[in-house]
Amino acid sequence: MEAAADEVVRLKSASQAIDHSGDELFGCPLAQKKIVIVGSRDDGTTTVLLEALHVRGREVAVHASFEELGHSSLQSTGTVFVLIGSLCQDALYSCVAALVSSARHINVIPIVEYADQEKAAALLELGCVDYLLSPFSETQIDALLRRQQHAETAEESFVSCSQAGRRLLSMAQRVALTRAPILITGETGTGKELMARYIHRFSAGDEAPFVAVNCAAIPEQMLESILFGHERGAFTGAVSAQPGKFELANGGTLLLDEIGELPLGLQAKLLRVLQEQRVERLGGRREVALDVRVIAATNRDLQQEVAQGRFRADLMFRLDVLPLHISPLRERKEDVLPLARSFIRKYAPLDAELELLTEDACRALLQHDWPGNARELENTVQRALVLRNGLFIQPRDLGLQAPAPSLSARDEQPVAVLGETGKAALRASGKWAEYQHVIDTIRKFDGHKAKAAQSLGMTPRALRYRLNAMREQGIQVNF
Ligand SMILES: Nc1ncnc2c1ncn2[C@@H]1O[C@H](COP(=O)(O)OP(=O)(O)OP(=O)(O)O)[C@@H](O)[C@H]1O
Repeated sequence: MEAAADEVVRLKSASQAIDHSGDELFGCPLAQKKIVIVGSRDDGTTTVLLEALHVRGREVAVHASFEELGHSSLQSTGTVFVLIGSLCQDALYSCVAALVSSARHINVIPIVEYADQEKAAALLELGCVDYLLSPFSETQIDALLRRQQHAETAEESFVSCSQAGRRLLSMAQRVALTRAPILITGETGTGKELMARYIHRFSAGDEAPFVAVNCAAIPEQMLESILFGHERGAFTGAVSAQPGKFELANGGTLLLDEIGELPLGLQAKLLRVLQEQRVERLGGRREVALDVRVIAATNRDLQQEVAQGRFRADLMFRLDVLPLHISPLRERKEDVLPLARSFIRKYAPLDAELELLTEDACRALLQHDWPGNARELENTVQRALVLRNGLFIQPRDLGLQAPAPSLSARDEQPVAVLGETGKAALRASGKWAEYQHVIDTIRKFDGHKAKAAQSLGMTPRALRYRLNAMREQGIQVNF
């Protein structure tokens, strides 16, 4: 106890020392920040962690105690893994609290004994950005590093864990490298605008302008001047000259959302601007040269619109050079839980690293068809965070039906061989419901894996890999 109290005092002095330098690292991407491991344990945890971080190319320093963690090393540090096994609980809280509150730029990640995982919640409340349960595997370290990176870019990151989603992202990264127009199609709420922002950031970076126009939301008579700009006196009420959205997006990206709603008359003008890469304001005589990446988005079938005479074929061909289709959420169920968790991180950042979704909630989310796609899921999660009774989210908080009895209740449990600790670990990692869903789906199709894979939004090969991974984790899968 005395040693622990001593540790607190030493930590306090170390953290006071860095107090005034705390903000220097604000804004430095976490992925590039150095990692410091403080303390050590003789159960091999330190070595495993150190090796895993080295293998992942992270710069790591190890300090035996908080005392060593002085001013200079903290200045160049972004993440501190604290190995806290040697401290008693009270001392642990004091240490972490002092470190968190005095060095805001540091991401403190305590390593908590598996048996102590309830305490992890309290540590998060103190301001730790994450925690690692010991013993841990390399997969958990990967997940943790990913979570950190994700948290940083959460605002505009495009969550995609399903095969369809990953394919889409890699396509998007490739098309982002060109300057040709991109047409993003997909049902409402699938993330078309988010994808456009992703492509913009990927190709032009944060500095260049990103301008979005919703062609359906602007009255037809105003749309022309909003898109192309006007000179003073160009029409009644044009009291001053205004640049259009094309000019405002020069050097960056212009998103023409709901392009299917663009009136036919303006379609001809848009085609001309795209072909010539120049724009002339209404009432103007001077043309402005453009360097704008145009992304059009629609939830309509443009070919059908062309067939019905509502959309110009030549404009469609011009826009459709690089098509990207975002499939509806019901066809990429693997994205549902990662998306739900990303929305929890967005709306309840303080609780975010806990698995707030109960197993029933996960299964209810997976069983729902999400006609409103990611937007409906986002609204549902946001509402559930407000309505929940207590910390965890239940199906009723989501406004969803409690799921049908799980396979485990109907049949012999596929995870029976795991034992209680293994099951708890699976639950904690949030994988339990996903695995259950895979098994339920295969059962639903009477063991027909190709059909199950299609329903799960993955290829039969990916399903085979998934089942192998489940077997490796000790789950009895007899398909
Ligand atoms: N893959 C994703 N990852 C994270 N958030 C997403 C994802 N897809 C959609 N969202 C979120 O869902 C909401 C709706 O997305 P967005 O507005 O981009 O959809 P949209 O397809 O453009 O919709 P609409 O057709 O109605 O204009 C946004 O808040 C967006 O951030």
